[in-house]
Amino acid sequence: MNALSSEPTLNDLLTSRPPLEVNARDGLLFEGVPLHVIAAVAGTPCWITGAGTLRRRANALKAAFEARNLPVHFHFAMKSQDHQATLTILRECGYGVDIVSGGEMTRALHAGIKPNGIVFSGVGKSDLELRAAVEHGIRQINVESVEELYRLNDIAQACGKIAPAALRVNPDVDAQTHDKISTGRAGDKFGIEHRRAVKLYAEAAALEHVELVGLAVHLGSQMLTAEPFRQGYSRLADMVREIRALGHTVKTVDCGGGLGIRYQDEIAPPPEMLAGVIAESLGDLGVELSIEPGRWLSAPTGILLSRVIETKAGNPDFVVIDAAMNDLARPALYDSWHGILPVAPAAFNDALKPWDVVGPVCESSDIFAKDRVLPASLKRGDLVALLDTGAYGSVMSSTYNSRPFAAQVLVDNGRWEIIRQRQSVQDLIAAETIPDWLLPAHG
Ligand SMILES: Cc1ncc(COP(=O)(O)O)c(C=O)c1O
Ligand SMILES: N[C@@H](CCCC[NH3+])C(=O)O
Repeated sequence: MNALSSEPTLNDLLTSRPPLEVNARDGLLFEGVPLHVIAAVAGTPCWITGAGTLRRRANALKAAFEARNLPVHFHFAMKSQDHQATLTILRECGYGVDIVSGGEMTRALHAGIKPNGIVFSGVGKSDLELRAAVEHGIRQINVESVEELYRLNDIAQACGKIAPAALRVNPDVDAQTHDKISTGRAGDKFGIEHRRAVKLYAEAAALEHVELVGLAVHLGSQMLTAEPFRQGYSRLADMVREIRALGHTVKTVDCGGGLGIRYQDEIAPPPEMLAGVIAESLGDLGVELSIEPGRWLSAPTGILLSRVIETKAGNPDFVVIDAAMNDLARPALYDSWHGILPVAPAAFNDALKPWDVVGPVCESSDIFAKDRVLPASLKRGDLVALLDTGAYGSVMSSTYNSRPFAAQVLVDNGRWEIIRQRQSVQDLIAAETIPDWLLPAHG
């Protein structure tokens, strides 16, 4: 702990994140690459993804289930990080994807994910998106309403196909996480109310162009305790038994994502907890199981690298950095906490003081950290690294305040490359047109 606050120290942050290290010449390195080198070439702000870290986590998650002898399909929730390089790495680790839009389906197919490795969840799938899913023959469409089920049947009929579908159930379980990332409580917009789902499943068996393969659930995100998982999965297990008792087939259960990580000082459960709960709740049903992890895989693989534009003395003292809420929206949206480390070698031995770390966007909520204990010596031009920004980071960026999308870099155990060029303001302007009648030359 910090002498000046109850938050983790710089050293705590550093030592609990193994791909990060400091050396006396280069300061902070990520997977062996000095961050100051990346900043000099790619500029700031800049997203950095650690390929080695992603592979390690992907394999560790699989190992947790293998240790239980529990065969599971792994579908990465690509809404958390959707770069082609990320998808390629995970494909090579044997992962499919969970998608929420036609755009994500196109990205996944482009990265070589086979249709059989794609599951489509989402509360508002357009006709076009459903048609594309049916035409491509993806593994499973998780239907979120009665209306969607009948619409899917019509669309599949028009395509001359039979669509494999699961009912996404809203089990009315409180995921005990942030209100804005809870998805499985009664009244949340996601899924079909569990009391209606069994009856609907039976009704849907009569549909000619939908094959109901099973049930799906996703309770929420950044979940840190076993109990809500247990409640949600036991509810699903009961439903599977009821549906079977009515004479219908249930082949698959999709357990969703939600496993949380340590951002600050949370006690985050290991993936073995999730494997254990799934094994105990659903392991003896003889169904094909799948999970849809996003954050657990991708959050710790990411850094947002930023440069100090100015320090502003006052009460409080501000550090204004060149990343902002348009880049990383999570602190402004959910008051989320991200570790911040200096990059310069000397900074790790400096005296410390509290700073408010803010971005340049014209919103009072453009604050990354309040009273954050960082080197007192921070000054214009210094680099800082915002940690655990690999999930729901770059994918949630906007161009608010005409701030173009930041560059992206992949580091891979000593190697690195720019994997998305920084967008320019000219790119933004080029996508806009002015109607003729607004131009002075107009008739
Ligand atoms: C249907 C579905 N599956 C999986 C996920 C991934 O969640 P997480 O990133 O918390 O693992 C989400 C996002 O919350 C989701 O909506
Ligand atoms: N965007 C949220 C997670 C939402 C998960 C999708 N349902 C976050 O950054 O924590």
